[in-house]
Order: sequence, then structure tokens, then C-alpha cells
Amino acid sequence: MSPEDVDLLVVGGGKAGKTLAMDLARAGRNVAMIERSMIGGTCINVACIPTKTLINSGRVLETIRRAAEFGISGAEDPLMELKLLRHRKEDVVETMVKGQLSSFVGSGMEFVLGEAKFVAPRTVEVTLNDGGVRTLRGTDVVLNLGTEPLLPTIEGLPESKVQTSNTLLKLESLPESIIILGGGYVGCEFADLLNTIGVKVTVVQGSGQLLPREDPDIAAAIEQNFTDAGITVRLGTRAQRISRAANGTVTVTLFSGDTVTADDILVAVGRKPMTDGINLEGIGVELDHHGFIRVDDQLHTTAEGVWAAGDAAGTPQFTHASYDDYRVLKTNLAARNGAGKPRSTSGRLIPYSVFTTPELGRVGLSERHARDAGYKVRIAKMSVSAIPRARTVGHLEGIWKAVIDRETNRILGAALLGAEASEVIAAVQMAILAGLDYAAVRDAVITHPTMAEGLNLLFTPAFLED
Ligand SMILES: Cc1cc2nc3c(=O)[nH]c(=O)nc-3n(C[C@H](O)[C@H](O)[C@H](O)COP(=O)(O)OP(=O)(O)OC[C@H]3O[C@@H](n4cnc5c(N)ncnc54)[C@H](O)[C@@H]3O)c2cc1C
Ligand SMILES: NC(=O)c1ccc[n+]([C@@H]2O[C@H](COP(=O)([O-])OP(=O)(O)OC[C@H]3O[C@@H](n4cnc5c(N)ncnc54)[C@H](O)[C@@H]3O)[C@@H](O)[C@H]2O)c1
Repeated sequence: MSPEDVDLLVVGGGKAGKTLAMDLARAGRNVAMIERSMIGGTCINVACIPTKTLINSGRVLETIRRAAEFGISGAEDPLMELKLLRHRKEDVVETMVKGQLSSFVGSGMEFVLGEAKFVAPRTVEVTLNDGGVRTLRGTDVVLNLGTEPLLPTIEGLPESKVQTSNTLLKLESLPESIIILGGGYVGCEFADLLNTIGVKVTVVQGSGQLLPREDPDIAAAIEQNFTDAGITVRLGTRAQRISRAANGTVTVTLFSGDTVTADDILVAVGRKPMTDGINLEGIGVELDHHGFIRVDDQLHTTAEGVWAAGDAAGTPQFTHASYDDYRVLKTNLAARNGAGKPRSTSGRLIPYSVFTTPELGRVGLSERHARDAGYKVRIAKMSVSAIPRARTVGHLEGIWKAVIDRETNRILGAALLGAEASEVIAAVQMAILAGLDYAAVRDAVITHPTMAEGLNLLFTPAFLED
């Protein structure tokens, strides 16, 4: 069958790919995007959006539980209704999915639902979801294939019907207790949510701290919050064997020799790229030994005319990072055609937030990474309870920390653990991008009483080391 030719063929409808596809289609280019199942990609269907919707419900529940503290009576016994919780989450997701579909169609691209597999350079055969096969070839091809939960090799795991972040979102009833294997982003967010809605949680984390990328003091503060909230945290130990008994309970035997038993288990030990079985190597696209697509700093793969973006291309696994890959691709496709200069992915400042309660907002270097990189650092650190707004909203928990370069007085990074930290971190990011002296942030006039006002305090001598 001779292929249908398009200017741009996007394989996998993730954040970078779908945004590029819509942009170029609106500009009058002939664009096709192939997506096997999730209209709008992972983030909207099974990751950021549904989890943050549920986390918000958990926060509402927690606020109602504390109603009396805020002077409100009559809300003594709030009840979490899983069915209604799921309903709201599904409503949010479905509305966004519908919006995506109409944007795809409205952009003028051809949106093809089916499974793509490469059969020749820049050419895919698509097994259509509603039957039939099409073959498409792009002058340029963008791979935006995403990742899926990684199931590690642990004795008994395949037979134990473990939960992943995908399946957990579909549960019809809540277990009384759960073991969460992995204390990274997924593990921490679900541990906090499930504990809030009444599940007894044990986190088993392989490394010596939760969120190993963070400074030990920040990770310890999160661990303390977890422990105070009733979550059991087991650090520095891994699962040797998993078994599910006939009555459904799961027992994890740890390498330490201990066992942990619960009604269910969530495996959250990282994600693997969806690059298997689509014949990428057959068309000259090299993968690394974990299956991630090798790209250069302009997101070009090892095959001529084939580009890659997002999680599967080794970009930090955040939706906003994939979105920036879209900008890089758009610039570089134009530059290749003689318009403007190409853009590199190196040196990008990519913030992120972990939506535990309180949440962690992060940007730039941690103290450890700054010291390892040879910086002479000054640390600013304070308790969130010093911020007036924290008192008015009744969220005193958390610490804020910033890392400053002693030689230039510039802010190198920050870890803000506390209410609204995912919002405030953007202000620190702007200061870093602008190369501001920390004193400029200290002396900026910031609205009172906001959490952001804490940035005035953080850099005062009371909280800044000499
Ligand atoms: C539980 C959870 C919570 C998260 N929360 C956040 C958060 O709060 N904030 C944040 O920034 N990030 C979060 N992330 C990470 C974020 O979801 C990812 O970084 C982001 O979705 C990556 O998107 P992407 O562009 O790489 O592609 P994806 O959105 O993963 O899209 C890839 C698409 O390709 C399709 N595909 C794959 N192979 C084929 C094929 N052969 N044929 C056709 N289609 C194919 C897939 O179906 C998929 O839709 C979270 C992740 C998880 C798991
Ligand atoms: N808020 C957000 O932005 C957000 C939320 C969720 C996920 N994500 C993205 O999704 C990605 C995947 O998240 P994740 O939590 O699955 O992975 P992760 O890499 O963040 O954490 C996995 C953790 O599991 C531990 N681990 C590995 N093997 C283990 C074992 N056998 N037993 C016990 N512990 C083990 C590791 O030490 C690690 O800390 C993240 O990298 C992140 O970028 C982002």
C-alpha cells in the first residue's frame, strides 16, 4: 500500500506532540497525529489531572474535618463517598478530553485513533481502533510516546495483581490498608491522599529517604508530616517477595527479613517508556538501555527527519517539560527550514511540585547539588509558621529553604514545603530567570498577607546564615 504523505506525522498524542500538531495544522500544514487510546495523553487521562482532582477532594475533606477550629459547627462527621469522588474526577477528565478532541479537530489536523508501528523510514502502519489499517509517511516525524508504570522484577509480583497509578484510579472500593512500594512522586502523593481518605498506609522506600532527589532535611520534614498523619514509613528497604493470599491480603517480605501485610499494594517505583514493539530500532532510532529514545540537545533522534519529545525522550517527567519540548521542536523545525536559530534543551530551568499536603515547590539546585557543583552557598531557611498568612489559613506546617551563591548573591534554587508552595515557587523561578540578587526579592513589596510575602522574610538576617 503506498503511504499517505503528510508534512508532519506525530506518533503518540502527548503534551509536546499534540501542541505542535495543532500549531502547525492551524498554520496550514498537512498534519496527522496517531494516538492509540488516551485522547489528550497521559497527564489528562491517568496522571496529573485525575490525581490532583482527587487530592483536592482530600484537602476539602481535611478542611471540613477541621471546621470547628475555623469557627464552624455542624460539619462534625464528614463522609468521604468514593463513588462521588470518582464521579467528580471522571467529570473533570471527561470535560478536558472532550475539549481536547474539539481542539484537535478544530485545528485542522487529522487525528487518527489507532496503534502505530514503523514499517519504513518516517512511515507508520496504523491499526485503526475502529477497524482497518492506514499507512502514513511524514516529511518530519515527532515521537511523543510517553511512559507507563514500571513493574520491577520481584518474586511473586506477576501473580499478585498489584495496583499501579493507572488501576488505582479505577478502584470501586477502598482497601482498609495498603502498602505503597516506592516513596517517589507517585508514592508520596498517593500515600498522602489515601491516608487522608481513611486508608492505613505503609510506604516501603528503597533508598534512605523519601524523594531521593531532595535535600535530606526537606525529605525528613515530609517524612515527619507523614508519620504525624499516621502513615508508616519504612526507609532503606526493598521488597524481596510479594504474595497475595486467597482472602486477598498482600504480604511483602522485605530484604530486612520483616514482613508487611495489607489489603492491597500499589507499585510506584518509576515509569518505563512506551517504546517497545513499534520497531523504532528498525528505522534507525536508537534507544538507551532502559528503552528511552536517544536525542541530541535539539530533540533530533538518530534517524533523519525523526524527532522525539516528552518522557520517552528522556525529558524530565513533567507535563510542563514536555510542553517546553514542543517549543524547542517548533523552533528547530522552523530553523531547519531557514527561519531563525535552533534552540537547545540544555540549561533549562524546570520547576516541579509534589502535591502532598502541605505541598513541595521546587526549583533550581538543591543544597546538596549546589555544593556538589562546587558553589559556595548560603542557606536561607525558616519555618512556614513565621508567615502571617499561614496563621490566617491555619496551615503552619512546613519549611522554606533557599540556596544562594555566596559569590554573586544570586538564588540558585529553592525548596518550599508548605501551603500554596506550588504557586509561590513560580515567583522564585522568575527571580532566578532574571538573575536577581536575593536582596531584591527580600526588598520587593509583596502583598500582605499572602504566602508569597514569606519571600520577604526568608532572605532577612533572621533566617539567612552569615
Ligand atoms: C500519577 C501521576 C501523576 C503525575 N502528576 C504530574 C503533575 O502533577 N505534574 C506534572 O507536571 N507531571 C505529572 N506527572 C508526569 C506527567 O504525567 C508526564 O510527564 C506527562 O504526561 C508526559 O507526557 P508526554 O508528553 O511524554 O506523553 P504522554 O502524555 O504520556 O503521551 C504519550 C501518548 O502516546 C500514546 N502512544 C504510545 N505508543 C503509541 C503507539 N505505538 N501508537 C499510538 N499511540 C501511542 C499513548 O497512548 C499516550 O497517550 C504525573 C505522572 C503520573 C504517573
Ligand atoms: N507532581 C508531579 O509533578 C508528579 C507526580 C507524580 C509523578 N510524576 C512524575 O512521574 C515520574 C514517576 O514517578 P514515580 O514515583 O513512579 O517514580 P520516582 O522515580 O519518582 O520514584 C520511585 C521511587 O521508588 C524507589 N524504588 C525503586 N525501586 C524500589 C523497590 N524495589 N522497592 C522500594 N522502593 C523502590 C526509588 O528509590 C524511588 O525513590 C516521576 O519521575 C515524576 O517526574 C510527577
